[in-house]
Amino acid sequence: MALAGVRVVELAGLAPAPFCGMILADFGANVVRVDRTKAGASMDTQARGKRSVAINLKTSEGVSLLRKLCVQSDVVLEPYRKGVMEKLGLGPEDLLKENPSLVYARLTGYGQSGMYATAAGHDINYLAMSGLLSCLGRSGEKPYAPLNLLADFAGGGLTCALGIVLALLERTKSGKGQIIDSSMVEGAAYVGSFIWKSRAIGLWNRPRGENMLDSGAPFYDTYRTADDEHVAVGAIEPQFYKQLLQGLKLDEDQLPPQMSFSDWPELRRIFSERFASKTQADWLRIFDGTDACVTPVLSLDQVSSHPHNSDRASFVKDSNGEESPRPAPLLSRTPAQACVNPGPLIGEHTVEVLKEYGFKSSEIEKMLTAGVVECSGVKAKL
Ligand SMILES: CCCCCCCCCCCC[C@H](C)C(=O)SCCNC(=O)CCNC(=O)[C@H](O)C(C)(C)COP(=O)(O)OP(=O)(O)OC[C@H]1O[C@@H](n2cnc3c(N)ncnc32)[C@H](O)[C@@H]1OP(=O)(O)O
Repeated sequence: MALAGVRVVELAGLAPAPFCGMILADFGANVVRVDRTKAGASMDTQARGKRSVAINLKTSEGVSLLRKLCVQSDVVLEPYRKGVMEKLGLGPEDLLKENPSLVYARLTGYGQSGMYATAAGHDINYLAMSGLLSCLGRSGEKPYAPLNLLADFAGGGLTCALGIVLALLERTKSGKGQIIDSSMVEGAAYVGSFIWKSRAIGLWNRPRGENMLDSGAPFYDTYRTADDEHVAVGAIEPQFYKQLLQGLKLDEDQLPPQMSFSDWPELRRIFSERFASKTQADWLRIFDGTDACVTPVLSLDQVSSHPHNSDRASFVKDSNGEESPRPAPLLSRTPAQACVNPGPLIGEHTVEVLKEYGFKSSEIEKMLTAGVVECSGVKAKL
């Protein structure tokens, strides 16, 4: 796999950093998640392919242990509030001094500087600060956050993974590591570059929810069908719009022009009435095989069995039978391989990993006894 041989230390966090670590693990990196001791069950739902070491970082021995792990690693990924790692003596200056080729990734909401740098926050706050949240929502309604996808995952975990891979690539030339300041506000804004850069062509001149791609246009929206399912319609270009009207059995000459903004509410009413007259399956029989850009709105339970997705095996099952998306994109020679085992228990691999990093059984025993580290689940032999 593409990242085989890359050693990553991921400090346990909420959603974005775990996703970043999972991407690296899916593509072959050896990812060790550092959990707290006495933590109970892990909340990490993105733990596929990782191992867990439980270390008490509130002890000096725990801090020096983590430092030793980082010195022998390629990447450290930390998800804490600005200043937390420095307070522990594990800031980038300290670690890069000992391991100049270390890639030190810091994934936060607001980045390492600025007036909000030390403030708590979550996806919705970061999205709001990126400017994008102001664009999301139906006409006349307040802004609406689309799950926690944009800041936590697209602008956060995924963008940070890109930064790590770029830094690793650059390191092959310079031999040097570097610090990655990954701010979810900036990552989300960057993902939204199209919005900024297409303002000049008038795509976003109208109020929220009244533009072409923000649910304003009737040819770019979802519609309820007779069986209470939905279809998604994305018939933007005139040649595709024509096919939409043909499928709906509407006569273009009897309708207002496609791009007449003031007629969009009336067009939407007509489309809604038509779509409500047949079931989703009826509409798919009509539109599948055309370029009308009409697709079913599939639930999470339906996606893997849709013939298109099942043909490509786009979803995978783990050993518990739980389904999730196969890692994307597909690399032809060195594709990712999602691990089928469920995520690790907290501290499940403490002994195994510490041995791998060169610690002697007696040293590990001492740390276990002192509560510096914990080992749970399957007891490894010392
Ligand atoms: C009713 C509740 C149910 C909860 C169910 C939860 C279900 C999951 C839901 C996921 C929701 C996802 C949401 C929508 C998100 O947006 S997640 C994104 C959150 N934001 C970020 O990640 C940005 C960067 N991080 C942060 O800003 C902050 O970490 C935070 C998220 C605001 C949390 O702040 P806070 O809890 O005060 O932690 P921090 O200031 O980071 O300090 C961490 C402290 O923990 C310590 N620590 C760390 N590892 C260890 C260890 N192994 N052993 C011992 N201690 C450890 C650190 O030393 C630090 O301690 P201290 O400096 O505070 O003394």
